[in-house]
Amino acid sequence: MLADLVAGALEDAAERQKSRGLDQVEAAALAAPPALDALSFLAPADRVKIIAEVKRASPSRGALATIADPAALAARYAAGGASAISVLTEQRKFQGSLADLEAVRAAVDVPVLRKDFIATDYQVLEARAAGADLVLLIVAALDQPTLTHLHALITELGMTPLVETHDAVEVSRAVDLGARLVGVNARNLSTFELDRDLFGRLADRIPSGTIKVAESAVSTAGDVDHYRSSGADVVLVGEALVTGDDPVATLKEFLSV
Ligand SMILES: O=P(O)(O)OC[C@@H](O)[C@@H](O)c1c[nH]c2ccccc12
Repeated sequence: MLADLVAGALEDAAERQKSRGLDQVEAAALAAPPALDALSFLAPADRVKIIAEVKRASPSRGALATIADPAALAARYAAGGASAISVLTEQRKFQGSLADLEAVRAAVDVPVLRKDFIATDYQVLEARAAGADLVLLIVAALDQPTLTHLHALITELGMTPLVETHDAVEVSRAVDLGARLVGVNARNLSTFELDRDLFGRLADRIPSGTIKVAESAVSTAGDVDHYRSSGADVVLVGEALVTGDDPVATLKEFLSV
């Protein structure tokens, strides 16, 4: 369940905070090289754009892939034409880490997203200190004051929030924030059910001028085409890339729709 994922991520962050305090992480965040302007990399274009994800496992699918070298995988994603790289940093169910994010950051010139269950300033500062350019905010996991606060903090640090939604109420909450980058996750993070048509049903509620991201459930180029024809500017793909033999070829195929 989403609440358990958030609680676990917060426990892990509290553990890290014992050895690296808030002040230290804040200093590292402020000293890091500036974030890339993710909005320009992801701006709507005459072709679909892809955020390619480094994902070892998930609570719904279990182990997906042995990724010994996340930096090498991310470099292949970039070579295949990915406009940004998503790195799962959640440890318990996704087997990720901030070390993965740091390694990816050093290997590519495109923006890097910290994909985790973010609910505190500490986690946002850690993301920036590790070199993240984008941070995921899951609307369903946060009350509106916290969402507003974290959205502002991410922006102040020069990063771009990717605001993830799963229903019409969440989309209006994202719009109220003034979010420039809004995602619709086909997977319900409480039941793990997939709905490939959800993006198409919600897309019209996202104002023009906002970059629209369709997240999850892409296994074929036909799925990318489906999202694109429903109005997606960007598609976020994980499993299909980590489980296939040739991510460069898969990305090229997906980008040609
Ligand atoms: O592996 P998929 O179905 O291509 O999905 C990727 C990505 O959308 C998914 O990992 C994801 C979307 N939102 C999340 C929030 C937390 C963890 C993971 C996710």
